[in-house]
Amino acid sequence: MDRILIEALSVDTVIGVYDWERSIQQSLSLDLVLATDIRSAAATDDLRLTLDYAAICQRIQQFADAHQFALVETFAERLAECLRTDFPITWLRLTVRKPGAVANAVSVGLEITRGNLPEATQEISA
Ligand SMILES: Nc1nc2c(c(=O)[nH]1)N=C([C@H](O)[C@@H](O)CO)CN2
Repeated sequence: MDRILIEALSVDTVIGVYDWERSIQQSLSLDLVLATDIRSAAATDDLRLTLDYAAICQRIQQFADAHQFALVETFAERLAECLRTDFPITWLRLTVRKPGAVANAVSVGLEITRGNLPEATQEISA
């Protein structure tokens, strides 16, 4: 299965468990791997037949503007649901980093995978 990549997308949002975090915007850095078959788009040179990474990035910032979660876990889970609802994504890996959140770490965060890959590609998904 082919994969569309989005690397180090910076999005601003209200996120955090502490009181001081509830009244400021902070930046999250997102990496996404989106499984799709690009062959029909490549054969026809037609954007409508693939995942439009620009539209996906725009949707992610809209999502970040519309929510104020405490945990990066909630942000990641709900964003994955949102993208899989709005775009024909059968499988995705989403990494969410919160730069500067912990002293002496460049960033902290998490990685989730959601959805199913076709059987032939499952063993190389890690
Ligand atoms: N597993 C998590 N641990 C922590 C989170 C989180 O979202 N998931 N958040 C915080 C605070 O908001 C922190 O980022 C502020 O520096 C602490 N731990």
